[in-house]
Amino acid sequence: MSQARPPAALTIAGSDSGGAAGLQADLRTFVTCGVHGLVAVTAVTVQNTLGVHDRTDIPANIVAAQIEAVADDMGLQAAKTGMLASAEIIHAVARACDKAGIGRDAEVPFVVDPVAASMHGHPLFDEAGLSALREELLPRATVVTPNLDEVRLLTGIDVTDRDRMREAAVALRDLGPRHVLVKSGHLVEDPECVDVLYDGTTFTELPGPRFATPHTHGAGDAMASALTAGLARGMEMAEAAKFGKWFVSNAVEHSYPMGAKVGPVSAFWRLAPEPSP
Ligand SMILES: Nc1ncnc2c1ncn2[C@@H]1O[C@H](COP(=O)(O)OP(=O)(O)OP(=O)(O)O)[C@@H](O)[C@H]1O
Ligand SMILES: Cc1ncc(COP(=O)(O)O)c(N)n1
Repeated sequence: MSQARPPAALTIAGSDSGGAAGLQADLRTFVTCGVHGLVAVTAVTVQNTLGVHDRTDIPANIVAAQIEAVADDMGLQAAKTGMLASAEIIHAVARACDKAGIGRDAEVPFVVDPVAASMHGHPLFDEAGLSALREELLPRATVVTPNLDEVRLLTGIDVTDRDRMREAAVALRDLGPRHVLVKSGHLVEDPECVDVLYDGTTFTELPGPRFATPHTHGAGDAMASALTAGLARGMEMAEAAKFGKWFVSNAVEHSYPMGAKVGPVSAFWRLAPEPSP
């Protein structure tokens, strides 16, 4: 017996062989949030809890073709980016998204997670990629979701407290996105973990506890993909951002050790009890 069609969301992202971040985190988050996941793979990384050891990028025309193929045939209600690997891939993604009706002022909302480096500090694109991100993707974004390192790269602002987060959100919005969500994970001196959403008029705080765990690999992807799932399900931006924060807070609380260094955040907390045969 066939079921009703679930909402669908597209991730345009790289593969993490460790399964903590990248498209693996996005697909896991989508399914646990009731959304069918579509994928345009941008790169394959050789990655574990120690870092990114090697990678190969997918040809830009194949990245664009994946976006067009799923948009044409299957339809989607939201899209997000993760690792985009190079300026050439960013140009191709921008063009493909325009064709597919994905973007700031288009039918399908576009969540741009400006992933610049892995949490181990390994760059996931270069200087040309940063300019392309700033010039081509931020003006197309319904929301951009930087961490504090990405805020510094994009605006030059060194965020040291919550007031500076608001200042950074204003500077980022001047680069063109409709909404800005500044993530607070790196503000380690703050006893809470309060992300900030800005729509050009109003700042909305997304409060949450700061959990004392070293295992936060994939937290950024989990936040942005839960927000994307919320949008795909028809939520307004502030509601989707709160949903994303709630999802990632639980994911960090239930994170687990695996490998020699930083373990993954969890999506297991959201799965139903094991089904009986
Ligand atoms: N220790 C923590 N406790 C609770 N929430 C956290 C913690 N660390 C990060 N978060 C939340 O996780 C999300 C990601 O935040 P962060 O600023 O670390 O982004 P990121 O650097 O892109 O993530 P990562 O590199 O870990 O994948 C945010 O919503 C943030 O509030
Ligand atoms: C393929 C891929 N995409 C994104 C990240 C960023 O995630 P994190 O900041 O948790 O390392 C990553 N490490 N690998």
